[in-house]
Amino acid sequence: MSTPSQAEVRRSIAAAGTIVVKVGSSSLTQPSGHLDPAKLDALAAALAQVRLMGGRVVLVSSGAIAAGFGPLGFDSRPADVATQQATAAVGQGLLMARYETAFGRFGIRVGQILITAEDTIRATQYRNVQRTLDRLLDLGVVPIINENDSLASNEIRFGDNDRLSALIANLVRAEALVLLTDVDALYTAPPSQPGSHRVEYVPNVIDALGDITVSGSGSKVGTGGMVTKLEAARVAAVSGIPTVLTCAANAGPAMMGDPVGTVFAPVKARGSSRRLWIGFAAEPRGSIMVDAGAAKAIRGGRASLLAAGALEARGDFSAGDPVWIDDEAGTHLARGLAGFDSEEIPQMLGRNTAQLKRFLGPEYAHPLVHRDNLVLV
Ligand SMILES: Nc1ncnc2c1ncn2[C@@H]1O[C@H](COP(=O)(O)OP(=O)(O)O)[C@@H](O)[C@H]1O
Ligand SMILES: N[C@@H](CCC(=O)OP(=O)(O)O)C(=O)O
Repeated sequence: MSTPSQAEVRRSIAAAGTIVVKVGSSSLTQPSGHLDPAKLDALAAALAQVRLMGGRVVLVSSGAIAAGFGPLGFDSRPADVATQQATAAVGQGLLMARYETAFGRFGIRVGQILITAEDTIRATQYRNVQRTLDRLLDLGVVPIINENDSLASNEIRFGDNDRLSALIANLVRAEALVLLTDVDALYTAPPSQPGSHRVEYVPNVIDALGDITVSGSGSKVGTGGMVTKLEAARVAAVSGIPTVLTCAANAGPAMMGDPVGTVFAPVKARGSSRRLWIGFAAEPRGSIMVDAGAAKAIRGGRASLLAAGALEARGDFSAGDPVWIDDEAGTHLARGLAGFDSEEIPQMLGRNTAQLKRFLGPEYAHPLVHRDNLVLV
């Protein structure tokens, strides 16, 4: 794929029929960290313009914890997970009530979807989320998505919504991803550092990462900082989706293709959305080590991982969980969804399909990781 010019990428964003917009906590809050209704109203107005012109708009909104801690009587965002989860349970409802009113002024309905990394990596759940989002968009609704903070397990939560937004863009086959934050663009170094300057265009986010210094969140409420935003832009780019990153006040101009913020060109033509989801959705729960023959077959692409070529399963995982597939040196070859629980695998190791059927039964005569559920890394 040849690299498009900045103007071409901006034009493609302006022409996008389906657009995913992610807004961070820092863009929806006052300096104290409390939710700022005026900022939320301004964002809803900008998105409503796109929706009313026929665009399909998905909003990935953070802000549940920001919306919840004030009403619960806390002075600042809680630090421990249990209180954050309880605060999000209170704040999410308040946040949605604000959005309902804000979009309602334009006659637009909103629908809430809360997602955990855990329940979206399974094929059935993935299709379920996809079908619901497609239907909501067909109905003209603006889906508003957040991580299901109250239920997310600490080990595999997204934590920030940046990566989640890129996965959603992939899932709804969006033509543009818009990341709204509290800085107007990506800078060559954190904006507080003297001499840092705005990056207008990133033709290849994978190559560009080495030239830019990024740090975590600069605000009291944001989570991932620029690190997770670049990761989101990378996931979008390899999904064939352009990204624009800017501040919430620039949302309208950014979606119109005006020269604000930073744009990231897609680096690949669109791939299968489900495979990308497997590749990026969640941290693997364990690994399966394979012998040299299986490693070669996996590296060649299009091969399932058979028990005959597997040497060891590490970690505690269930069928359907993401796992690494490693060679004997421990190098990651691929990520995939395990076909069996980790405790079932030791008895299967090294056995061919006929042996699995004879000794363990026909339900074991299947790949440890099917090729449709496997992505090379
Ligand atoms: N190279 C960089 N360019 C721009 N911002 C950066 C950079 N490195 C770190 N940052 C910080 O990232 C912050 C945005 O991330 P974050 O606070 O997590 O926002 P959000 O709540 O929108 O997700 C900015 O306020 C800025 O301080
Ligand atoms: N899901 C959390 C988002 C956490 C968060 O702060 O994310 P972000 O502001 O996008 O870095 C919430 O709604 O409060």
